[in-house]
Order: sequence, then structure tokens, then C-alpha cells
Amino acid sequence: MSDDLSADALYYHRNPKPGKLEIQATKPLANQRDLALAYSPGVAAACREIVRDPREAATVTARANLVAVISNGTAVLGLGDIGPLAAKPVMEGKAVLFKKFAGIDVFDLEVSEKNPEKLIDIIASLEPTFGAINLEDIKSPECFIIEQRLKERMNIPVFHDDQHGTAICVGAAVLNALRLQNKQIDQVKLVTSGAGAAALACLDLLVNLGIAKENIIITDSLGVVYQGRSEHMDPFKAQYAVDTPHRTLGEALTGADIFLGLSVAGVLKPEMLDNMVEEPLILALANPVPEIMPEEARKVRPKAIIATGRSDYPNQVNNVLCFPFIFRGALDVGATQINQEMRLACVRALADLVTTDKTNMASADASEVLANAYAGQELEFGADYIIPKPFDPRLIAVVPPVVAKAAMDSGVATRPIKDFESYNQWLAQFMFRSANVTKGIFIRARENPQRLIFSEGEDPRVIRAVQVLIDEGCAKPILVGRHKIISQRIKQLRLHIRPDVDFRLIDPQNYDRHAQLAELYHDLMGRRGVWPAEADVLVRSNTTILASLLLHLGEADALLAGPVGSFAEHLKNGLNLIGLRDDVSSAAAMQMLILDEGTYFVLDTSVTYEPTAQQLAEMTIMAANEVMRLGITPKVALVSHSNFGSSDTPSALKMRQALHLIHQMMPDLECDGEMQTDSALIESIRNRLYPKSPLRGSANLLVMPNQDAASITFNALKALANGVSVGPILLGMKQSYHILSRVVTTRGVVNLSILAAVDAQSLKEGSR
Ligand SMILES: NC(=O)C1=CN([C@@H]2O[C@H](COP(=O)(O)OP(=O)(O)OC[C@H]3O[C@@H](n4cnc5c(N)ncnc54)[C@H](OP(=O)(O)O)[C@@H]3O)[C@@H](O)[C@H]2O)C=CC1
Ligand SMILES: CC(=O)C(=O)O
Ligand SMILES: [Mg+2]
Repeated sequence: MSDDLSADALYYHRNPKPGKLEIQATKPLANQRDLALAYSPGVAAACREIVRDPREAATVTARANLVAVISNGTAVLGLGDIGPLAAKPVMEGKAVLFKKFAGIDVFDLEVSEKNPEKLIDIIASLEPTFGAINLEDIKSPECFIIEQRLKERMNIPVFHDDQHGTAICVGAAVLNALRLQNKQIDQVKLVTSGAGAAALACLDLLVNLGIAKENIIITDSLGVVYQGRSEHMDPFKAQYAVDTPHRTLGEALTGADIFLGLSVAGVLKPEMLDNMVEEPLILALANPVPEIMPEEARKVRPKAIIATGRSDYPNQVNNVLCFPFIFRGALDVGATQINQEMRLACVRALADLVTTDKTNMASADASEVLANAYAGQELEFGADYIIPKPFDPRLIAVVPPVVAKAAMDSGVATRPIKDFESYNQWLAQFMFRSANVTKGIFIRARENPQRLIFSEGEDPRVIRAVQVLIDEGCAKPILVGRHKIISQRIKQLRLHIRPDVDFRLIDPQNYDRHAQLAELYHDLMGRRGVWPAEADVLVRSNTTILASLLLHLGEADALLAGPVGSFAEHLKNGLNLIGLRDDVSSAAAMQMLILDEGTYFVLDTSVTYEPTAQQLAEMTIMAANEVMRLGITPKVALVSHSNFGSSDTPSALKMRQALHLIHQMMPDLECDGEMQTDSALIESIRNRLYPKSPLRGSANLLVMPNQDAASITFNALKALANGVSVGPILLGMKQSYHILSRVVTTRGVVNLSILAAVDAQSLKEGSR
């Protein structure tokens, strides 16, 4: 490791707080009442519930989502027996990976105990605390016995990551590499460096996948493990001892197709590669430094496929690709073990993710996240891409469901999943934080798919989003754009939607209705200074105008303008050609903001610069109805610099008047004001100022006195609190007309599209 990387790593671990994780409460603990619920006396109710039925531990404690990462520090990475204390950074690392990639909570437990019997007793006694056990960096051969005995004793999954997590990733990499090299698995010769936990488990799985045992030679710190060797042997190594004249790694590699290194740094010398076939597969997986550096191997075997355990080279074969996702699937069905069926399902899912252009629930927008995360890297199945990348957001969507299914089919699931569609939607939240909030909208959009017209149909984000909408069955898209460009982009993005089959395509360069639409445009705009000749030019050149006219004619149910062009320009077209609802005097834009603390809405970020009290009241009612449509109960605060009449500035008076109007227009709405933002969000502060406020808990819809306040608040919250936004949701238009922002992602297009679809449905049903 370079001195620079070491220094950076130490800085990373030390700042801003020592270590990599902390515990966070998931429930409020702000007052006497919370204390009574969380702790004595209320907590006793939860205890009694578990006494009544132990399965309730999964509903009243964090256990079902809690994994123990346990090590005694005897085989830490390739650093050897450095002890449990020095192993702690690695275990904290595993913990944060579990959380980051799969939302699983972990306690890392470094145990100072080398005696297998005692360690087994210690770990077995932890069963009440955890939903599963991940053993880590425990040396062989003890690890085999420890795992086996714990599996027998415990009724929760026990998984030795260095064995099975590694084996699963190696299995997927080998299958894909052999496919590229056009080699049959039962014909290849494999040699290991290492005969420990990881190596032997990989071999067990590879034999299961078809490698012939007689084609394997294993080597350890003493060289080849041959039949008859007595020194430094154990029964686990002995299973792979072969009758061979070779005694060294170099000799053993003669004619070998695969080198599998799970030992220590630098043991594979370049000259040893001369003995291998011309196109070998070199898996040099020791961490942090591999058995051979890829550039050295490449000099001797230029056609080799090379993988390491590191993230700074292509083909990172590392168990991080497996453990978060296999545990997610196992925990979600309450599996009592992680068995071979589940492991094989995981191998296939990892291999397929790279080789198959498979569409899954969120593939098209997930691909954009993947492409952005690995900008500039080749993500086409090939010698430098045989295994998924750790930040591939599809892993969480694809692996847990197949693992869960395998657990159910093999009879080890205690809480089988009944509805995989909902489960998939739930998993999507790990890829996209908005997924949990929008899940109900997806379902509604799918019930009655609407015709959504996209005026910028050539934009890659729109094309990807259309793929998702079609895969999800939630819309009948219409794209405005040049046929040739859209077809090319579909191909470049490796999507599978077909123009004129899966979606309607309107090519403005080859459209026979320009004259008719130009006349309509002139009819609508003739008294606003648009001449017939101009109408003709605008309809031909401005796709938002063309799409708006089709929406006006009822040939589409909803329109998504942008993401090219300014919000103001698109809004102007919408107001001109679609117009406002009869009962409102202006439109408004609401942003949804998803933060760790919850989901909030901010109004009006982009339309009316200085709304009147009447306009504020109208937009609040529209916004509250929209929030309800999302399945969330609106709790409205009219925010201000003034707190319940503490100031009589024009702005404070305006908010008070707006409140008065809202009470008249929608008496049941939980709404109060004017108040400062902290009073709006924190009930205890509000209670000190005005305990009789009808608003309870935290407000979730913040109505701002003007556009500056709304825009500033929204952007500050989004930036500082790492928020995800959905919007702007345009309110008040006569038809479902929405505007995509210039910086929108594919997921953002999908989200606004389904909101637009549901808006169109409500319009048809007369419920908005
Ligand atoms: N990329 C990945 O995802 C993973 C990589 N690994 C890496 O694999 C390696 C082994 O881990 P693990 O199996 O858990 O540890 P173990 O302690 O169980 O096994 C280590 C093995 O390496 C062998 N070894 C040690 N020194 C040499 C040497 N000089 N020449 C040849 N072999 C040697 C040992 O030989 P002996 O039996 O003679 O003592 C033993 O067989 C580590 O580098 C680890 O980082 C592990 C898990 C996952
Ligand atoms: C990756 C891992 O678990 C190891 O190197 O031990
Ligand atoms: Mg490990």
C-alpha cells in the first residue's frame, strides 16, 4: 500500500470521530412520555409480549435485522493472526458495508478467545441478541469446526464469510470467465495458493459447480498438498491432497487454467506464470496485497483474465459482493440457516447480473446510477468485467429475492414472503430513497396506465425512464423526438423498448399534422400576438408546444415537459395552452424532500414570486390534497419569521390571513401558523409558545410566505441533510402538466411520471 493511501486511511479512521460507526436511536426520545414508552415502565409491555410469543422479538426489537460480525482475529485479511483488537477496524468495516448496501444493523464483536470450544460457547450464547451470525477472519482449520458446531447448536443463520461469501463470488467469477474463454468447467485445471478457510470453501463450491476434483492441486505455506504428506496437515486439506510429483506452486501450475490465490501477498512469481496456459484465469485474492500484482501478471500472460480483491483494479472479487445481500434475503424470511441452495442462487444471480441484459424492476434507472458511479469504466461483459461492481445498485434488487426464494423452497424460512412484488418494491428503497414513499403511487399508476407524453423524448434520462415505466406496466408512453436518434439511444443504453410497439413515437421531422396543430395554436394564441406564420414555425420547432397541443386535444392524459429548457418557459407554454383550473388563481410548485427524519413538502418553490393570502390558501389546499394522494396525512405549518402573532409585519399578517382562509376552505385540515420553522417541526417548542395549536407532532407541509423563502429552505435542507427530492410537483393546472427540472435523474423522471399519471387518473375520476 502506498504511503499516501495509508496516511489517508488513518485520517479517514480518525476524523471527524474515531472509527466508522455509531449507534442511532430509531424512535423519538425527547420527553417524559417517550421515556415512559422506551424504558420503564412501558418497555415491560414489549418484554411480556416476547414472553408470550418469542417470535414477537422480531416485531418489538431490532433483532430480526441485527447481525453479529464476530472475529477472534486469528486470520485477519492476509495480515494473519494479529489478534481481536487489531481486527476491529476490519469488523467495523464489514458492519458499515452491511448497513450501506443492505440496511442491516451490525454489532461487531471482537472476542479474545482462541480455544474453539470456548468460542463456540460464547457465540452460541448470543442467539437471543441476533438475527444471524457472520463469522469473520477466524483461521482454519478451527473455523470449519466452529462453524459446523454453531450451525448445529443455533437456530439462526451462521455464515463464515471468508468461506462462503468468498466462494460465492469466486464461483460467479469463474463461471463468467470460463464463458468468455470458451472453456468447459469440467475440463479446466486449477491450482490454489492457500489451503485455508477461503480456499477450501471455494473448492467445495467449484466442485459443486462442475470442476473435477482430480483437476485441482492445492498449495499452502509448505508447498503442494500431496497424498502422503504428513507435515502441517489437517483433515480438511487432506480431502484435496492429490497423487502428484509436483512439490512447489511453480511446478503445480504446469498446464493450469486457473490460479486461485487465497493466501498472502506476493507468493505468485511472474516466472511461475510461464507454466500456465496462454489464456489463464488469475484470481489473486489475498488482501490487501494480492499474490501477484495485475501489471506483473499481464507482462507474462497478456491474454489472462485477472481479478483481485481490491477496488483499485478491474474485477474486484471480494465477499462484499455477497454478504450484505445474502443476509438481507435470509433475514427477510427469518431463515434458520444459509444453506447450499441459497448460496447457489446467489452465485447465479451475481453471474447473471453481468452477462445477461436482464431487465428487472429497476434496471434502466439503476443502470444510470451504476454508470455514474463508475464513470469512464467499461461495463460491458468482458475480460475486465466478469463480476458486478460493489456499487452496482442492482445487487440489492436482484440477490435478496432469489436467496429468500431459495430459503423458502428449501424449507428453512420461518417467515416466508407472501408478496414478492411488494418485497421488490421495498428493496428498491435501498437503491432509491424515494422508493418507499412512491411505492403506493406506482401501484395506483399500474392499476390504470395513462398515456404520458414526453416532449423531450430524445433525452437519455427520459428514454431510460420510459423503459422503467413500461417494465413496471405503469404508463403508455408517447415520446416526441427524432426516430433515428431515439432508436440509436435505446441501443446505446442497452434497453429493449421498441418504438411504435412498446411506445408511441412522434417524430416532428416526419409528422403530417403540423398544419392542423398550427391552426389550433393560432386559435389559442392568436389574440396574444402569435401570427399564423409564427404558429407554424413554433409547432414545428418547439416540442413542448406540440406535446401541449396533443394534451389539449385529449390525445394524451399527462405531459412531462423538459428536462431540456427552462422551467419558466415550459410553465408559460402550459399556462397558455392548458391553463389553470377554474377554481384557482395561480399555479404552485411543491417539492417533496425525503430526509432521514421523514418526508417533508415545501411550497411554492418556483411559480408565484410573492403570493397573496388568497393564493397561499388555494395552493395549501391543493398541496394538502396532493400529499394525501401520496398516502401521507398532511400536517401544515404556515411558516414565517413571526411566531403566533409575535410580529405584525405585512408578511406575518399575510400568513395569518391565509390561515383564516384555509380554515374556511378546508376546516378539517390539520394546519396552523404563522410560526417559525422550529416551532413547525418540533412540537415541544410549539407547545411552549402556543400549547393550544391544533397541529400535533412535526409539520410535514411547510408553506412559505414567498418563493425566495421556499427555494432557500428547500435547497438548504436538501444540501445539508443529504435529502432526496421528488418534484417540482406542479399544482393547479387544468390537465396533468408537469415540468422536469434540468438536473433531474432517471429516477426523478420516473417519480414525476407516476405522479403525473395518478394526477391524470384523479382528473378523470373527478377527484381533484
Ligand atoms: N477477496 C476476498 O473476498 C477474500 C480474500 N481472502 C484472503 O485470503 C487469504 C486467506 O484467508 P483465510 O482463508 O481466511 O485465512 P486462513 O488463515 O484460513 O488461510 C490462510 C492460508 O494461506 C496459506 N499461506 C500462508 N502463508 C503462505 C505462503 N507463504 N505461501 C502459500 N500459502 C500460504 C496458509 O497456509 P498454511 O495452511 O500452511 O498455514 C493457509 O492455508 C487472506 O489473504 C484473505 O485476505 C479471504 C476471504 C475473502
Ligand atoms: C475480504 C475478506 O473478508 C478478507 O480478505 O478476509
Ligand atoms: Mg475476511
